[in-house]
Amino acid sequence: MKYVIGIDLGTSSVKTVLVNKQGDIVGEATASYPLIQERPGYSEQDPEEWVKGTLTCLKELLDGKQAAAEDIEGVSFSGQMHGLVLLDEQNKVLRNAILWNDTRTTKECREIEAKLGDSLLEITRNAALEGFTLPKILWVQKHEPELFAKAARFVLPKDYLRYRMTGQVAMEISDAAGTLLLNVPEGAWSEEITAAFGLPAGFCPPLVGSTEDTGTVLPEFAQQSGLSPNTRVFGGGADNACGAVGAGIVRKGDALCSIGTSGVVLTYEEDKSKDFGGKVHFFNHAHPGAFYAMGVTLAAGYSLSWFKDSLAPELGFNELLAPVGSLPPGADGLLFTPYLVGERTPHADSVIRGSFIGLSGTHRREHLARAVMEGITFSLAESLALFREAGIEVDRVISIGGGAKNPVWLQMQADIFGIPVVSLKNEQGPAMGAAMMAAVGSGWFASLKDCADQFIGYAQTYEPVPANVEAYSRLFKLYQQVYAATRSLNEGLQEFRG
Ligand SMILES: Nc1ncnc2c1ncn2[C@@H]1O[C@H](COP(=O)(O)OP(=O)(O)O)[C@@H](O)[C@H]1O
Ligand SMILES: O=C(CO)[C@@H](O)[C@H](O)COP(=O)(O)O
Repeated sequence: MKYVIGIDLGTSSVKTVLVNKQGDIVGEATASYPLIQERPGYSEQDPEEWVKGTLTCLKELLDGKQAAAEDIEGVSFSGQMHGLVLLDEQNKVLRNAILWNDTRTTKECREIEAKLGDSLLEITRNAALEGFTLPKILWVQKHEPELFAKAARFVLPKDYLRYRMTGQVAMEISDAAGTLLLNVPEGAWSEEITAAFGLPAGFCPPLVGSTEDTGTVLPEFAQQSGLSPNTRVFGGGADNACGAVGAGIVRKGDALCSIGTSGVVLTYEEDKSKDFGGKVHFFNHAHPGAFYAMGVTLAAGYSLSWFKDSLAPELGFNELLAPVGSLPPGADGLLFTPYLVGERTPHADSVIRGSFIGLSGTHRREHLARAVMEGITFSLAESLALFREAGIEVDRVISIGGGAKNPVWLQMQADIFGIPVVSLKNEQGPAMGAAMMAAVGSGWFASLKDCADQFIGYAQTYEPVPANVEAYSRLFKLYQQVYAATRSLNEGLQEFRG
């Protein structure tokens, strides 16, 4: 039997899966690593921790005896996006990686907008956000000039891991899309942008595709991990591209709704001229020549966890949510906005905070819980509305993440989105997408589409209920007014925040 390994390099941990030719997960291992938060808004990690965590997982997978090292044909990656890893001429790491959730770069974002003007959206198809890589590069250029003078190139987290495994420096394209240095429609580095910010020649490494062969495992890494030096290593993808592949979002008409700590709605897109005016992210997909548009709700599952931890820490999610299904849409006149940590889509706003609107003495904990679930789903529906406004037709939504564990929430998604919502049989998230890239790279399938047909199984379809769709369309209009109505109140409250 032959196998592939998918490695998902996340923000809090690395997860590895061992997958056979039928798409069954036969082994799994995870290892966590810390965030370094020296000042408010800072979020860094030591890249060496990623390597150590991955070695721990690989050793555990290979010690499990499900597979011999020689039977592992390929390895590939999913990675947390946008994180800046600066390398010197000898490819030594110059400082801790600055991660996607580090928000120190507001000034640099404004500088990028001022310097590039309309070209920013034309070339990168994305707005300048603190999380993206170019603002982080400019921050180091400005605040750590001596260190920056030693920087020969940069890579992203999973590309650094691949470098350590193979000795070859490269950047994979779906991840490069989140740097603000890539001409996204053309799939090539933008010379206009690198020149505008005085970045040295060769600062942006060669680009590779998701299923592209990037070499074999270095003998030293093979010895440390238990992998065979003959195993081939493939490009991999950004975590959201891998999440989409792992949920089978490889065809027009399908959208993904992922409710984890944050929430994501994304659609598969082949038309590179689709214009979202920077309101949603537009990135290159792992499938060659394809793209995806993506909206992000920062506090999706986090809003429900916050609610549970604050008001019912003794209950599990299933117990807390059990009475929610018998309440009507709108939780008897209660709305919630999930802006607990600010928002990204459709309001890129770090000042806004959440609210309950319409609280009355008759509301009980289950009303609040239902309102929280509905508010999270309305926020995700705002991203879907932006896709529809841009002319994208979405036929169905594949739902994944913690939010897909609850049937009431899945039905609510169908009723709020107004289209069928489908859950997956054996959901494994981005690690599975990474394994699929290794499977295609190893020649098991001709394309990610063919691999998805074999590896992905659907569990249940939730059809929208017309009466609920009608009620939710009226509630959604009210929900959409809450942002503007509470914006200046939140500005006033800012000075009182702890
Ligand atoms: N049984 C459940 N029912 C409904 N929601 C759940 C359940 N379990 C977890 N969740 C939600 O999913 C979130 C975690 O999802 P998960 O995909 O594990 O997140 P992440 O990988 O981003 O940490 C929680 O914050 C919670 O809101
Ligand atoms: O910033 C983005 C996408 O734009 C995030 O999706 C990061 O890529 C986070 O990854 P996790 O480790 O939280 O999955």
